Amino acid sequence: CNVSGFMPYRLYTNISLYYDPSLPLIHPAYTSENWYNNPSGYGEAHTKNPNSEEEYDFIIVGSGPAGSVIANRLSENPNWKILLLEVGKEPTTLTEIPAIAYYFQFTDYNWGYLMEEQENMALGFIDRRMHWPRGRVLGGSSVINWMIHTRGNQIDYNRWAKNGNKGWSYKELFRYFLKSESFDVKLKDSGYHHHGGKLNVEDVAYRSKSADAFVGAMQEMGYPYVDYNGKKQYGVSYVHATTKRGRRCSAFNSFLEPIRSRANLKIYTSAKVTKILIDANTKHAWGVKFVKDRQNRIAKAKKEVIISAGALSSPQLLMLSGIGPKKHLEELGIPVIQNLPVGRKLYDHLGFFGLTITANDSVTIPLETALYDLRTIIEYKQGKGVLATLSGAEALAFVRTPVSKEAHPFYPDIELISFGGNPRLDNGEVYRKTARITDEIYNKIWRPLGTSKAFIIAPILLHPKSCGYMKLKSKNPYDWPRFYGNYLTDPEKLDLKTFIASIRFVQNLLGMPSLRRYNAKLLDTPLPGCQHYIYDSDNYWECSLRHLSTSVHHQTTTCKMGPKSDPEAVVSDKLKVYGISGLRVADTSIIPEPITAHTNVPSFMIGEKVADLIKEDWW
Ligand SMILES: Cc1cc2nc3c(=O)[nH]c(=O)nc-3n(C[C@H](O)[C@H](O)[C@H](O)COP(=O)(O)OP(=O)(O)OC[C@H]3O[C@@H](n4cnc5c(N)ncnc54)[C@H](O)[C@@H]3O)c2cc1C
Repeated sequence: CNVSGFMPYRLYTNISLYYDPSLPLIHPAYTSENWYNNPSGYGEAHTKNPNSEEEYDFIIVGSGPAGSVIANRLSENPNWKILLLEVGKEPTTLTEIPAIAYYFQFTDYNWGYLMEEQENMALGFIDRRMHWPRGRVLGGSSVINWMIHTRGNQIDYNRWAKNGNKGWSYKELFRYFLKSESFDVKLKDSGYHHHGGKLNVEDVAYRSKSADAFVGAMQEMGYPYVDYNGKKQYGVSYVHATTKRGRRCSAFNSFLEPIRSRANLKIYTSAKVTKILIDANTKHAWGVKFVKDRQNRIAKAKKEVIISAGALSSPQLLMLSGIGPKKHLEELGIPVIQNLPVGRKLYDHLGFFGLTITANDSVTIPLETALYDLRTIIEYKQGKGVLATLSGAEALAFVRTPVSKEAHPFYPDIELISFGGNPRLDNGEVYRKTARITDEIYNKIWRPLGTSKAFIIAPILLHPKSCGYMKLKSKNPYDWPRFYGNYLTDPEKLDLKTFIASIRFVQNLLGMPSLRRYNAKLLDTPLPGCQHYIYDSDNYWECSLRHLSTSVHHQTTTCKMGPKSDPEAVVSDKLKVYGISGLRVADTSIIPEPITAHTNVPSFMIGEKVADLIKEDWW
């Protein structure tokens, strides 16, 4: 990717001044739906020239990993005219600094969505609403994410194929994972990687003592050190980072910036698509309606419209355009063009951030001091130092708890992430606010801790049985959709049991020499709201999970891929929307079931795959 060469000090210092309201990026009211509905540059649109229309071969909506790859690959053909529409703006080079990724959740690079309140969940968060950030910037969520690079487990993709999605087995997708990547991680399985793709993957130059202790302890427990993007995923590793010389590689600087001079590619930023234009008689998608510079505009597609607006916006756009559950659309007064279960299923990975480990030494990432230390900028320029850390995520392990009912003995149901800090790390300024942790809990649990002697091991539930859904609030494209996570609601309580088993796993891990060396202990301050349970009982942990688990932002399945016989399917294995010609959806919304991966790389892969499917049809 094209990472920037030099970062002016002036820009850097802006970050430490992020409360300054004069900075263009920072919006203190970032979680206000009203603000997002009427940010500057949008609002009421006028149709100045209703006849002004543009025509392209392909129109792509959304520039996340999938949309950017598609724009790049399709515009390789100089005879095709491509339009890429993105509602967000171009990112600043500050977004390339891995350690401050969290800060951009407080800017207009984030949609700022909140999940609807769920009974008995998110009890430790402000207004009991979970934050569901999504990128709203050229490059999508890859510009604000944590940069953890994971392909997923081969079993995930083989299952997609087994369930009727032809061409989606791991063996068939392997070349697409390879195509994007340029793998620079030192320990790697030979034959599983490629060097020379657009997306760089490397080790993180800085590691805290807590990460070393976690990796050591996992190995002492019998888990192998693995290349989790290679042959075997099961085991432990330091994170592989989607960075180059310590700077973020996003969809923007990997796939768009290098090709923006292509004459056949038009990129509109600050352009919000409000409707897919579909002929109600022929059911053919012939273009899109969008708002740019406060003007309603229309773009026509001679060949196809491709929706890559992400797992929360692609379904919204389909429903606004008359593709969705008939009853729901009729209730909102949207003329139904195709009755499909859009948004009916929504899977997500839930992470538990309530396992704080205290140590007798300084073991964390010294982020608080680093942010104000000029030396760290010099190090950053050299591609090393604290600013290269992935917002605290340093090492991970894929494990299987005894609760798992999976046939394969090495198919993980839990990922453990070692975070080299705790919400107090940056003096409680930003980290804790991304999760919306209440003052009561922060003051009781984390404020009394120093910044350097407590870190977190967070279990992530990889294959939730519970699933949520989403629907529209109204037919106004500027209204937030309504998101329902429905976490931990499966009738057999397998999700809860798996989480509790993972907590027991971490407790055993703390007995291993590498962690014992630091006298590592689980912080046992009773969580406000759970004091009435016996500390460390299963009931206590269930209560904690209901307070402090939160989304790790891997929403999927809202436009599910599946064969025609699958009543939940919205798109075919060619990613074509059932019943509509000239229309595909390509992003994480098509992922049919939860995967053993963070979803950034799978989204790049989906982009690569669909670009080839489109070329097969039209080249
Ligand atoms: C805070 C955070 C941390 C994460 N950390 C990781 C990680 O470490 N590793 C990992 O693998 N994954 C991570 N993820 C998930 C990963 O980034 C996403 O799954 C991935 O980016 C999804 O890609 P996408 O192509 O589906 O869409 P997105 O990245 O969501 O992009 C969709 C784009 O479409 C645009 N758009 C939406 N609606 C419209 C419209 N109407 N008109 C025009 N444009 C529109 C959006 O503004 C956005 O830019 C994280 C996500 C978040 C939010």
